[in-house]
Amino acid sequence: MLKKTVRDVDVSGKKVFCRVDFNVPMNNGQITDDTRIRAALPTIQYLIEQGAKVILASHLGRPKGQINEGLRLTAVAKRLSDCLNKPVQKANEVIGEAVKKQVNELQNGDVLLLENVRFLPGEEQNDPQLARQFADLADLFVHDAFGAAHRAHASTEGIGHYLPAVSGFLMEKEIQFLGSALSHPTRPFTAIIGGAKVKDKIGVIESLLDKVDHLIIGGGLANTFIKALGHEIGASLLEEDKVSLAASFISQAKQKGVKFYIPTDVVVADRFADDAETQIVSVDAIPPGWQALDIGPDTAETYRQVIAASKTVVWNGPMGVFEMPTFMKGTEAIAQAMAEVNGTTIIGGGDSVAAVEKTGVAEKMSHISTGGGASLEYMEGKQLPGVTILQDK
Ligand SMILES: Nc1ncnc2c1ncn2[C@@H]1O[C@H](COP(=O)(O)OP(=O)(O)O)[C@@H](O)[C@H]1O
Ligand SMILES: O=C(OP(=O)(O)O)[C@H](O)COP(=O)(O)O
Repeated sequence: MLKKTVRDVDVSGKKVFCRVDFNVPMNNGQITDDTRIRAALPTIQYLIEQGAKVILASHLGRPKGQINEGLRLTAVAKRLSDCLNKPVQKANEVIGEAVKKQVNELQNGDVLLLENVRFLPGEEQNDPQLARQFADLADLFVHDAFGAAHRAHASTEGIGHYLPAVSGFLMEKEIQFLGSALSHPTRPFTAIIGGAKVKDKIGVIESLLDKVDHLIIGGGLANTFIKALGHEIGASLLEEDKVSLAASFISQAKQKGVKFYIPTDVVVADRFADDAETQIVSVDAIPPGWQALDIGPDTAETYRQVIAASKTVVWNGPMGVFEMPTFMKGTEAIAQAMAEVNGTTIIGGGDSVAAVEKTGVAEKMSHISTGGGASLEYMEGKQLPGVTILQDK
C-alpha cells in the first residue's frame, strides 16, 4: 500500500513533529559517524524551505526511561546545525512547559530538536498520554526515522493516532529501494548477520531461511551459535536462553538446503579493550575467561569467498568490535568482499554503516540503509508499525 509523503500535504506555516533517527554512533561525547543525520537532511531542508515550524524528535542509545547525561542530543543538535548551515534550537527536556514555550516561539522555517525521547519511560511503552502530548505540540506528524520504524513507540507510532501522519523522504526512499531489490533477488542471495543486538535479530533468521541461499553469522551473535554447537565460549557475549533456538536454526537450515556459516576461528581477548592480550583460536578452543571479539582469518576467508560468488548480499551487524582497531579485521574483510560483489549489495544499521564508512568502501554499496533491525524486519515481510501508521495515498 502506497503511503502519503510530506509532498502530499501542505506544510507551510504548520507545526510539524518530525521523528528522525539520530541514533548515531558516539565515542566520548563525539559523533563517530553522522550518516543518519545527513540522511535526514532532505526532509528537514524541505520543511524549512516550505516554511514549516520544524520540531525534531529522536532517541539516542537505550537510556531505559531515565535521564542519562551521556545520551543528551546536544552534540547532535550542533552537528545538525553545521550540516544545515543554520541555527538549531535544542530543548533540554522531551516535553513540558518549557518545550511548549519554545515551540510557540518558533517562526516559519525554524528548527527545534527535543531532548532524547527515551529519557521518558512512556516512549518505549508507547504510552498514549505521551503520544498525545507530542501530538499537541504540532499540526502534522512526519515520520522519517526508518531505522526505528520497527518500533511501536510513542514518537514513532503512538503519535500517529492523534495527528495526520505522512512519511519523510528518507522513509520513502528506504521502503522503495528495499521493496524492489528484495522482492525478486538475483541469486545466489546471501544474508550476513552479526552485531550485538542478539535478542532483536535472532528471530529474523527463521524467515530468512525461507529466502536466502547462504546465511552468514558473525559478531556477538555468533557466540550463541558456537555454544549451540556444543563449544564453550568463555566470557563472550551470550544470549543463554537463545541457545536452543540457535540449534534449531542450524538443523532447519540443513532441511531447507540453506548453507549456514558459523565462525570456525575467532580472535579472543583476555579483556574488553583495544590493548588486551589476544589469540586466534579455533571455536572449540576458546579459553575460559576469554572473550571472542572478532571472527578469525580462516572464517573471514571462507566468508569472503561466499560473498564474492553472490549476486545479492544483505548485511547487518559488524563481525567484531570494529570500534577497536584490534578487532576490526573481520569486519574490514567483509566490507572489502562486499565492495567486490558483481550484483546488489545492501548494508544496514547504525554501526554497520559506520564500519563500512571507516573501511572507505561505502560508495561501492548499492544501497546504504539507515536501519539495521528495521531493514531485516522489512525483508522478513513484517509490517513495520511506523509505516503502518502512515496515511494511505
Ligand atoms: N563479538 C562481539 N562481542 C561483543 N560485541 C560485539 C561483537 N561483535 C560486534 N559487537 C558490537 O556490536 C555492535 C553493533 O551491533 P548492532 O547494534 O546489532 O549493529 P547495527 O547498529 O549495525 O545494527 C558494535 O558496537 C560492536 O562493537
Ligand atoms: O540503531 C538502531 O537500530 P539498528 O542497530 O538495528 O540499526 C535504531 O536507531 C533503533 O534503535 P533500537 O534498536 O535501540 O530500538
